[in-house]
This record gives sequence, C-alpha cells and structure tokens, in this order.
Amino acid sequence: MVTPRSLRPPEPHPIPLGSLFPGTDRPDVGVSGITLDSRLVQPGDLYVALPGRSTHGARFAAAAVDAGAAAVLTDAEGAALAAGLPAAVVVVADPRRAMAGAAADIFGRPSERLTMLAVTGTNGKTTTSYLLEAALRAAGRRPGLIGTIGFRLDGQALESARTTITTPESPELQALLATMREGGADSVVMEVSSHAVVLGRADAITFDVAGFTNFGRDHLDFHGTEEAYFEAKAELFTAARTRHAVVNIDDPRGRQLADRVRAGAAVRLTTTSLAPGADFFPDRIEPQTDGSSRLVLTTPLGQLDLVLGLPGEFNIANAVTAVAMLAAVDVDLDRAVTGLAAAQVPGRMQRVDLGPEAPTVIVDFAHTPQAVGSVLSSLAGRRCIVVLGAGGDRDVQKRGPIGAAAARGAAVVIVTDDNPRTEEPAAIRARVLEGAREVATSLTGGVEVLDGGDRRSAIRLALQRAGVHDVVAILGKGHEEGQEVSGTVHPFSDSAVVEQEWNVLNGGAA
Ligand SMILES: CC(=O)N[C@H]1[C@@H](OP(=O)(O)OP(=O)(O)OC[C@H]2O[C@@H](n3ccc(=O)[nH]c3=O)[C@H](O)[C@@H]2O)O[C@H](CO)[C@@H](O)[C@@H]1O[C@H](C)C(=O)N[C@@H](C)C(=O)N[C@H](CCC(=O)O)C(=O)O
Ligand SMILES: Nc1ncnc2c1ncn2[C@@H]1O[C@H](COP(=O)(O)OP(=O)(O)OP(=O)(O)O)[C@@H](O)[C@H]1O
Repeated sequence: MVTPRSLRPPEPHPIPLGSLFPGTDRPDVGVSGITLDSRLVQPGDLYVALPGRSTHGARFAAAAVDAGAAAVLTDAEGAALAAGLPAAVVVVADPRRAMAGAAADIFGRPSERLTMLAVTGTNGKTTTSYLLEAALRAAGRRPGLIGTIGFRLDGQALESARTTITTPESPELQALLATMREGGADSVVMEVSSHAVVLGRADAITFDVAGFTNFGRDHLDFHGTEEAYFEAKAELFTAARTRHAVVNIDDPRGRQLADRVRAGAAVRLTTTSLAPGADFFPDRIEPQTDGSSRLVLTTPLGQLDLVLGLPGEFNIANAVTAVAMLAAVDVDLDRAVTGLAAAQVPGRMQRVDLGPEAPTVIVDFAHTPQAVGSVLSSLAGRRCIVVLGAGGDRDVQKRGPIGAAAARGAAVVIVTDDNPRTEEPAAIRARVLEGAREVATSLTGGVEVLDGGDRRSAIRLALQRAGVHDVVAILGKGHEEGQEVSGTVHPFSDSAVVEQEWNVLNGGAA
C-alpha cells in the first residue's frame, strides 16, 4: 500500500521563495513543504497563516516558526500579527488563492501529468466518482480517487490521517496528487465540493473534464443563498478550471449551466439525460430482479450496452454522467463499462442481509431532501419504514424539507438523531417531525410519523414494526462509523447496529 507523505512533496527539495513569489524581499529562502495548520509544520515548510472564521492563523505563526517553518505567507492583518518573527514573511491580498498556486509548485504541478476528472453536484458526487474509478480500472487505467469516503489509488485505500472533508485544502490536495502520481496513477477522479470552489482548494488545477450531477437544497449555512451555491458550482465549468463540461440537463439548474457553457463557447459541452434530447441518454433500461439494470446507452459514438449493479434510477443518471465523462477523456468505453456491473459504493443503497425471514434493510447516505426523495422513489412498490434525522450545526433550513420528503415516500417515518453535534438532539428532531407531519396530514394514505429518540432506539423500533415484505431504509449516515454528540464522536455504524438489534429482537445477544 502506498502511504501519502501528507503535506510533504514525495522528494522534498527546497524551492526558492523568489520563484513562488517574485517580488518577495527574501527570494533565497528555500521552502520544501507547505501547510495551513501550525500543528502540522515540519522544518522547512511554508506556513500559510489564513484568516479564519474563528481566528487568524497568524496567531499561530510563532508556534509554526518554532516548529521549523522557513517562511510565512499571510495577508496584511496577519503580517501585523506575525511582525518580528525570525522567518521570511510574504504578504499578499488573498493568501488562500496564493496558497493553491504555491502548493502546486512545491509539489511539482502533479495535475499536469494526470488526466483530471472532477465531479460536482448536490448528490451523486461520491457515487459517480466510484463508478468512474471502477470504469477507468476496467479500461486498464490506474486512477486515484479523492472524495468524501477517503483517498484511493487503483482501488486500494490510501492511509491518511485526515479524510473528514470532501475536497482537501490545496496543500493536502497537491500532496495527494503528487503521491498518487509517484504511486503510478495516470488519472485522478476528484469530488469538488462547492465549498472547495469558494475556498480555492482546487485552484491551480485545470480539469480535463468536470461533471455536474444535479442541484438541490444544501449547504445554505455556508453559501447563504441558493443562487450563491449555484454560482459556486457553475464556477467549476469555466475555462480557467475545466476543458470539458458534462452536464445533466434533467436538472433545471443543469439546463441553466449548459446554456451558460454553450454561450461562453470556451469549454466543450456534453449533455446527459435519462430521456432523448441529450448527447448521452439510456435508450433502454431493463431492471433485473437483483436490483441491477441492463442499459443500452445512446452516445455520439454509437450505442453502448452495459450492466449497472447499483440499484435506483438516480444511479442510472450517475452512470450516464460517468460514461459521458469517460468519453470526454477518450477512454475506451467498451472496456470501461465492463467495470460498472460490480461497482459498489460503501453506505450507498447498501443492503444489510438479515436472512430470509427478515425485512429488507437498506443503509444509505441520503441527507438532503432531494436524496431522500430519490431513495424512497426507487423503493416504491414496497411498504417502507424510513429512519432519518438531520445534522446539528449545519443548514437548519433543510430539516423540515427532509421530514417532508420522508413522509411523501414512506408508510412510517421514524425521526432520530444524525450527528446532533453541539445542538440539543430533541430540538432538531422536532423540526424534522414538524416537516413530516405537515405532509402526513395532507396525505390521504395515512403516513405514521414517530419520534424514535436516539438512533439505536429508532432502528430497534423500525425493525420491530417491519414485516418480512417491508423495506427499512436507514438514511443519513451511510458509510459513517461515528455519531457526533456534544462535540464527541461515539462509534456508531448503522449496519452493525441493525445486525445487533435484529439479534436481540430474535432472542440472541447484542
Ligand atoms: C467552514 C469551513 O469551511 N471552515 C474551513 C476554515 O476553517 P475556519 O475558518 O473555521 O478556521 P479557524 O478555526 O478560524 O482557524 C484559522 C486558521 O488557523 C489555523 N490554525 C488554527 C489553530 C491552530 O492551532 N493552528 C492553526 O494553524 C487553521 O488551520 C486555519 O487555517 O478553514 C480551514 C482551513 O483553513 C478549513 O479546513 C475549514 O474547513 C472545515 C474542516 C470544514 O469542515 N469544512 C466543511 C464545511 C467543508 O469544507 N465541507 C465541504 C462540503 C462537503 C459536501 O459537499 O458535503 C467539503 O469539501 O468537505
Ligand atoms: N444522482 C442522484 N440524484 C439524487 N440523489 C442521489 C443521486 N446520487 C446519489 N443520490 C443520493 O444521495 C446520497 C449521497 O450520494 P453520494 O454520496 O454519491 O453524493 P455526494 O454528492 O457525494 O454527497 P456528499 O457531498 O454529501 O458527500 C446517496 O446515498 C443517494 O441517496
């Protein structure tokens, strides 16, 4: 297994500060690594002291220099705080943007020697990235993968201390790209979040192709308005950031984006859809009894037969996006699509097998109203008991709509905790319950809405209420293995708890 030497170039060799920042008064000082966290400084690093939400990184510049930082990059406010330190200080107007360029240079601009594929969208980034990884491998390529679940090289997890965010900050990102290139990667598939675009994490990378899956309600705590959230995503599809755009035009925001790319004429455009009228669309979909689908795709290169192992119509949309992105970077599609039959994504539509006398249990990462709606509509036809909640300290506005989406698609909605973080769990549940009840009272079918309390109790309740022909959908946490309560992460895996509670209900040990 390759181990990324996080935050260090694969072969550290000092780069003169003058070549990174022409104009600096200390051009001969050499820097051999870069970090924005004083706690991670290694001797010879450039410490980037950024203004943050809670503090200014320059407050830690002295600690960074004590740890061996050769230079500090900061803004005017930071320069005042770092005055008098025994290290070179480079002052720029926007140190975050300058950091991305410096990180790329320090790590040898690895993205220029890799085929770079970016996936963005409210839902489906991780899934589409995994499909791309599987397809690239089937086509004989060696892809790296960077995203929510972690970092991988050619299908193997890379050891890394930090995988808590979807798109890493530029020093870690460039270090990863260099490590992947050193480990033999010829391509990298990256999830690019809207936060990453606003915070310049992927600046200094020009993608060969960027794919847009869809747009829905999320992250308003960070972006403020839906318009600002959309603009952040749209920015990825400009000529400075990508050569080719693959856009799902079933989504109204996708159509808006496609119109914009077409009008700009600087980025090549490929459109995707589940219906005719786009460059790539499924001409025939044959659902199989095991949840997989046989597809015939119409593409500008001719028809393409493939089997997609992942269930749900939304995953067909993800697969069409992935295939169009592969075509954009000239991958052999006939070979590539053979990888889609067996592709799996941890915690996405993941079945927990409890044996023949048990209900069907599905664990899924759906944590937006749109995703909850897509998962439940893909389970339509079965009586569904859904267990879900909403996160604390994040986008408060999506709580009611999440409850509402659950009530529109399930027979029983059990509201529970989902990383309450520093908030009072019952208060978050109350808002989700309210959203669910508003819809339930307007429906004639009689949806039951229950407060399930903590997550284990809610899962137990769902299993107690489920018949053998029912589906229990446990949404929100997917692959996650912890529940964050009052700032502490407690081990918690939905699939493990399902198995334990099922055993207890059936007279076994937990
Ligand atoms: C809300 C947000 O984006 N916060 C980012 C922001 O943190 P901040 O402004 O709060 O930083 P701060 O605590 O004020 O500290 C200021 C500076 O001092 C530095 N510092 C601080 C303490 C210390 O001892 N030493 C030190 O050097 C910090 O590294 C920081 O650069 O700047 C930090 C680095 O400068 C980021 O790592 C951090 O992302 C945090 C980890 C985060 O959770 N971000 C999430 C919201 C995020 O990016 N999510 C997206 C979306 C995922 C999705 O689509 O679902 C993602 O890509 O993951
Ligand atoms: N194309 C899609 N349309 C709607 N919902 C989807 C789509 N793809 C996936 N989903 C739903 O969204 C959930 C999250 O999917 P995935 O992890 O692929 O998205 P993501 O964009 O990476 O999410 P995040 O940014 O939160 O990590 C899935 O578990 C599924 O419920």
